Amino acid sequence: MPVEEALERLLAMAGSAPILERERLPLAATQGRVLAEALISSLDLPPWPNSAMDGYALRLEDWRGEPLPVSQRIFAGQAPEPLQPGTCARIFTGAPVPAGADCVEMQENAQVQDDQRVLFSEPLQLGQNIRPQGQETTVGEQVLAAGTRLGPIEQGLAASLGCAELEVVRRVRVAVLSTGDELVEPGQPLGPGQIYNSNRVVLCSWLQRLGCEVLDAGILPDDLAATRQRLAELGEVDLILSTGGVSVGEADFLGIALREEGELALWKLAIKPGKPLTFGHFRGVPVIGLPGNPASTLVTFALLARPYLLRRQGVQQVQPLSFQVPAGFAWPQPGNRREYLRGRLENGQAIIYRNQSSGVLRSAAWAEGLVEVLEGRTLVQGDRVNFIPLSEVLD
Ligand SMILES: Nc1nc2c(c(=O)[nH]1)N[C@H]1C(S)=C(S)[C@@H](COP(=O)(O)OP(=O)(O)OC[C@H]3O[C@@H](n4cnc5c(N)ncnc54)[C@H](O)[C@@H]3O)O[C@H]1N2
Ligand code: MOO
Ligand SMILES: [Mg+2]
Repeated sequence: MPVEEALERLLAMAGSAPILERERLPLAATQGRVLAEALISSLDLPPWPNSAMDGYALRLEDWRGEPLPVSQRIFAGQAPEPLQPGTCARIFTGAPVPAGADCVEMQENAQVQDDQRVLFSEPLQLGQNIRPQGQETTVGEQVLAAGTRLGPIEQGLAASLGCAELEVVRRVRVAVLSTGDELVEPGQPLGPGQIYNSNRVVLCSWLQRLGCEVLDAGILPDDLAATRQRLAELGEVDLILSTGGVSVGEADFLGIALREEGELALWKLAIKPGKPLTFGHFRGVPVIGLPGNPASTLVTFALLARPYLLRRQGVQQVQPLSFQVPAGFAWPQPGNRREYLRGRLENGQAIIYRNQSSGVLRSAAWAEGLVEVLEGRTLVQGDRVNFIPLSEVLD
């Protein structure tokens, strides 16, 4: 199955799942969460015209080349009197422009005379240095759509509108399972044939960054009965996310368990690394089985599981941004799977890590992004390739 089709199916699966409940959270706790309802402005922003400069507010008509007396001083946080005709007001950045004034001149272009009257040296224009009421937003306007993911900028916008709390989609509950008899947790001694479990922490950290509630279900032995039992025991979760045990080996049981007690929607994807990516349902609970090789886990999580989780929360734009760059390497052998090479940008060209084995996680630690090589493609140096920055998929 081509990558696009698998993604479409996963997104359809996410879109047809029951809508997640919403919860109301203090603004500061909404980082990485998704808005459950549109954010509508209850204010004009700014609420009143204010000065963009430290200087003098005046009515343009009153300026005839004769110095003007200063009738009031207005600081940010004060409520000014209407401007007396024939005068100017001393004003500071962010202070409300008094009624009757229609321009502000910055103090660098003003001379205060001995009698404290002010002379302006440059031509003045109507509205200059005034930030009009409602220039950013007006009452009733939609500022953020439902389904927007909240980060520092969106939180700041909500704060500027006075929102102390926001209505967000509840966290997606994800059970993380690491399958493999060879796995040992870091901190334990390593026996013969054993390796440390790295996928567990990769997924748990990543899911947390994505705003998910993580149920770490530990290591699952390579055994069909144990697999069935553990999947059945996971309780109320929105997604079971596992690594390993999805290929064709005699110790790969996840696909079998799904076939027997649910439904297997995909198995064998035209992606490298990540071919045995599996998804389906186990007794009605969605399951995404990522391949166990650490770079395969990473690539399939970034490109398929992450979009699924975002769409599950109602996010429309789930695809990472990417851009075209010239390849700084050659690719003489066309592949029958779409490859995602761990690469970097150097002098405006994409270069790739020396070892692209799907078992080498270090390739991704070295990399700044994934370099996409389409199936059936060969490349000569200088051909354009798509580059997906890792920063686009890590949050
Ligand atoms: N005859 C075939 N063999 C394999 C095929 C195939 O098409 N025909 N596909 C290969 C590809 S491609 C991949 S990818 C792997 C995926 O296999 P599984 O998802 O079943 O994963 P495992 O066999 O359980 O493990 C693969 C590899 O990754 C290591 N691993 C697993 N979990 C972890 C973990 N949590 N932390 C660190 N490393 C982990 C595991 O020890 C294996 O080395 O199948 C190929 N085989
Ligand atoms: O898809 Mo596998 O990750 O190529 O080794
Ligand atoms: Mg296997």
